[in-house]
Amino acid sequence: MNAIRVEGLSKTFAVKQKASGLMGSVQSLLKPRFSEKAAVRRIDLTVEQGETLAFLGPNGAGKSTTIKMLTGILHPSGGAAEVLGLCPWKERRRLAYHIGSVFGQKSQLWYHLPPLDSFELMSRIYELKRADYFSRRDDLIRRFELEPYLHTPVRKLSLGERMRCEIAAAMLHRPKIVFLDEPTIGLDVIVKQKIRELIREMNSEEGTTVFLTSHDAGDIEQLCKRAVVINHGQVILDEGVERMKRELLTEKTIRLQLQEPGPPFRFPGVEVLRQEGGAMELSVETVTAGIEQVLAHIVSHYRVVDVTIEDPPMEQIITHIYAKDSAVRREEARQRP
Ligand SMILES: Nc1ncnc2c1ncn2[C@@H]1O[C@H](COP(=O)(O)OP(=O)(O)OP(=O)(O)O)[C@@H](O)[C@H]1O
Repeated sequence: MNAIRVEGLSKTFAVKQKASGLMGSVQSLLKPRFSEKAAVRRIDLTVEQGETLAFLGPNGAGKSTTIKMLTGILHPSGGAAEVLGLCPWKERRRLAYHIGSVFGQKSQLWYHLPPLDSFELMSRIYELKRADYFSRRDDLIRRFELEPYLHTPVRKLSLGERMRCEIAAAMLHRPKIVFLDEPTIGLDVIVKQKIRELIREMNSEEGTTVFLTSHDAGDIEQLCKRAVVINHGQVILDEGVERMKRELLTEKTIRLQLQEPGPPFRFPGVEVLRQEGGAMELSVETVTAGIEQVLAHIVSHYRVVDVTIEDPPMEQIITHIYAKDSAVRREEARQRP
């Protein structure tokens, strides 16, 4: 059985138009005018049980709207979807027992309660058997290293501590699918890494299907096997992450702060964008120069105080996809008799 099956899924919002000023407010109150916003346009998608899918796109592409329809929060304007054999917006309550969701920008935990109390409440909502709940809870506390935060109100936790609690809470009822909307947003490198490891573990040990949106290419590379890219509500690419990495994620930027200025940087496949005093910015063509080799070269030649590695922005990846797509279409047209 497919974990998720989507056919022609669409969502159009009616957006109220309002002219500026007091007259505009009065007019929109008495005679409201609406315009249509097509957020998702006829998406087709199939996800197998146990798959790890990255659902990508720039801001406003329609990712959250799609997740909201797949979790039953929103009714679509058209099309059909089945999640674990259920229609999400018609059988939302039944589906809730089998899926988990984490929205990086919005907490699912009770803000004024400590995580332990949220876990307890959730165990009641999901009607978990007491013995199952205790063993699952304790296992998650151990894996996610939550012991020090269990009794602190969620509002007093750091973002990284809270996110670990959020993901643990979403996994409490052993969901078959987790929807993760920007689970690592705003986190530092170490916490991001920990969260990725935990999600990977859940996928490999429990076969949990992962449906992930992220602007962080690191999440995609390290967590997902397949990537679906949407833009303006339409799927523009559906392929393996390995291939995507080879063809689209071929450039990384390394920013360095050195203890003291060093010799001019030279390495095949690396372009020096800036080298001024102790600051250095490098663009790495990863097909030619492996990032590990470049870092090893840096560490052996310079005294590094701070280092960050950035992936190309999503907008740049989308531009590449369109460029590639139109090149393929031109080639097809050229070969047509
Ligand atoms: N409730 C709503 N009413 C009107 N328009 C909406 C509503 N929700 C979303 N939209 C619009 O639909 C489009 C898609 O929004 P959505 O939140 O799904 O994008 P997204 O890909 O998740 O973006 P981001 O990466 O910024 O979170 C946007 O243009 C947005 O303004």
